[in-house]
Amino acid sequence: MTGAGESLVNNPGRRRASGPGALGLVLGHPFDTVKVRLQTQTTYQGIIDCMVKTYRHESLLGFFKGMSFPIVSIAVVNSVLFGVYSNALLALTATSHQERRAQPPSYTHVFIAGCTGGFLQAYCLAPFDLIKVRLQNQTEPRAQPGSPPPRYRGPVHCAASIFQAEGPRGLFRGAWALTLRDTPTLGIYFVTYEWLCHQSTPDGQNPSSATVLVAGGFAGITSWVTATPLDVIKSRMQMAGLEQRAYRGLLDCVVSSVRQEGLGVFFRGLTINSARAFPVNAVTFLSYEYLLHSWG
Ligand SMILES: CN(C)C(=N)NCCC[C@H](N)C(=O)O
Repeated sequence: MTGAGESLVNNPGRRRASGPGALGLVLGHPFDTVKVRLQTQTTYQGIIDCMVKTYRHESLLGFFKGMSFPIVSIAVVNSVLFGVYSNALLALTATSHQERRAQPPSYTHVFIAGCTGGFLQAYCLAPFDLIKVRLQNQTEPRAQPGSPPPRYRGPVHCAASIFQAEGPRGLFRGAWALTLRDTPTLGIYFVTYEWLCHQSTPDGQNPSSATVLVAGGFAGITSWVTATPLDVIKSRMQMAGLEQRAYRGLLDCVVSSVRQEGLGVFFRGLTINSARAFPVNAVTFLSYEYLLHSWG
């Protein structure tokens, strides 16, 4: 691993960083499962209650439900996000990544490029995210003789069942809320990251690995804090039509959630998601910077 104070570009031998993104995802998935359950089910009293009940009924494996599609799709989704962001920034500023340290882009350009990346990645992410949320919400223990089987037998069966029942549009359930969640918050994500790197790096130099990790982690937290209200709505819309009530649209979901549970509903899962967001996004940005430098 690069020494904490070393600059990323000074370490040509350490440029393979595809693994950490997936590792971060695996380590962060149990937290994500608890977050999704807190947002969509009203049976839990809080984080600890959700963890204890999940462990008791489903064992440790319960926390890892729905993880396979995110693992398969993370490379594509992150490539779209970071690829569109980099290219949008290139188009807006006409400076390459190397030139950008000497001539930093304005935060308005960073924000617009981030929003563009967020908007386009939302459509790639939507079907994978829907299947993840549906599987994470299956609280049945692993198949035991005599016990009723869960509705979905796995990610492929889940995708096929939704496709059969609702056609291709069914796979995009909640996509509108996801787009509204990701477009502005990914602008915030990249602005926070660039701002924090700029604050702790001398002009014209590349940020150290430690700076990238800390800035990436805080960018993750800041963006998720702002994304949480629409994240709750998105998850509820993705679950609508199953055990939960069906909503007439996004606004109906907002209004009925607030009526039944108060304004606090918009902050469900915030604490556990922030704890997850720091390490996951720290390694995501470290991988991104390594890739940029290795491609030169
Ligand atoms: C607020 N949002 C939507 C984001 N910051 N998204 C980008 C980071 C995604 C990362 N895999 C994660 O799960 O945190």
